[in-house]
Amino acid sequence: MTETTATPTTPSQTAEVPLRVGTRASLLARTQSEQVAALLREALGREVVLVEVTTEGDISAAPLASMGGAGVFVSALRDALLRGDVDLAVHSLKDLPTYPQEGVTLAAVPPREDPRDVVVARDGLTLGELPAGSTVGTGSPRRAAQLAALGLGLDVVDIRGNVDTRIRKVTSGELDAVVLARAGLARIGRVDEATEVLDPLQMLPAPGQGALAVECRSDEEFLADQVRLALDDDRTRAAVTAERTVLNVLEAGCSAPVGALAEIAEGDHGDELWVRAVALSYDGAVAVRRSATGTPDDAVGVGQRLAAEMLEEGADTLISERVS
Ligand SMILES: NCc1[nH]cc(CCC(=O)O)c1CC(=O)O
Repeated sequence: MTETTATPTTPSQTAEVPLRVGTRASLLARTQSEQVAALLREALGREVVLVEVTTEGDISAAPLASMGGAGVFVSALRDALLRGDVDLAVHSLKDLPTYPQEGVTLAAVPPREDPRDVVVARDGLTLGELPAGSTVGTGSPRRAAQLAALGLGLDVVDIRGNVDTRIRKVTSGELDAVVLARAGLARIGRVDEATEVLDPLQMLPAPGQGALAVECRSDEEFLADQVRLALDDDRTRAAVTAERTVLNVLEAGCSAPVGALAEIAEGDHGDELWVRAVALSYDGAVAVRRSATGTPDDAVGVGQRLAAEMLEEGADTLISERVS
């Protein structure tokens, strides 16, 4: 085993008691948390249990924006962590606000799944094959704006609910299609139901999409080290750092019509980080699209330069002009 820099000082850090991993209760959340738990059992050789934490976002069917955005999914888990009810919390990284939370450390960002969005449409159709006027469900302003920008005459319908509920709207005939994260479908073993994987040229994913975040309390340095060594992936961390920096500099949240995707390619002089981002008006009529490159260890700098160019083109005005 790799050496760690701190020593165990609290009961949660010793192998005698099970490590408690806090998770939301949805199928997707439990599945991805269980995958993290399994890797930790293997790496740490200790018992790891899941603890379900119910969040306001799971109980209420109210629009997410009225509950303070998707951050509601995150804050209940963080509260459980800070109370000491759990030792770790697993989140979908794209649901995390870009500003840090006092007392909470991002211990690990595991290797990312395919970050792209997919379509689940009736009769195996792609977006381009759906006739004008077809209904496409999404609750995401980023997806809605990019769908509108395609100019296919699709009718975007605002929906909510977990992955299962959203797919059922297509199988029941209520909607012609929905757009979802490929990673979510893959994690619950239903990726075969996607009828099209959307090219990032047409649909840039949300910053952090397809990645997980494993958090612990900031004072648990030993545990943070162990978890980082067991799970963290440098390249994924660099990519999501660049993407989230764009969001941060644009002063946008996870419900803004902003997409960003960072990819790492091997160049002649080591790894290269390539970041693309888009900010759109809510109706998709206007878009600011830019890319930037740099090195993975300058992920923050690359994200900042990219966002600065987008601001010069008026990206902040576009995403602030929601009429509702
Ligand atoms: N907004 C909810 C959410 N948060 C994370 C995922 C999927 C998994 C991921 O992106 O890591 C989803 C569902 C979706 O967007 O289809």
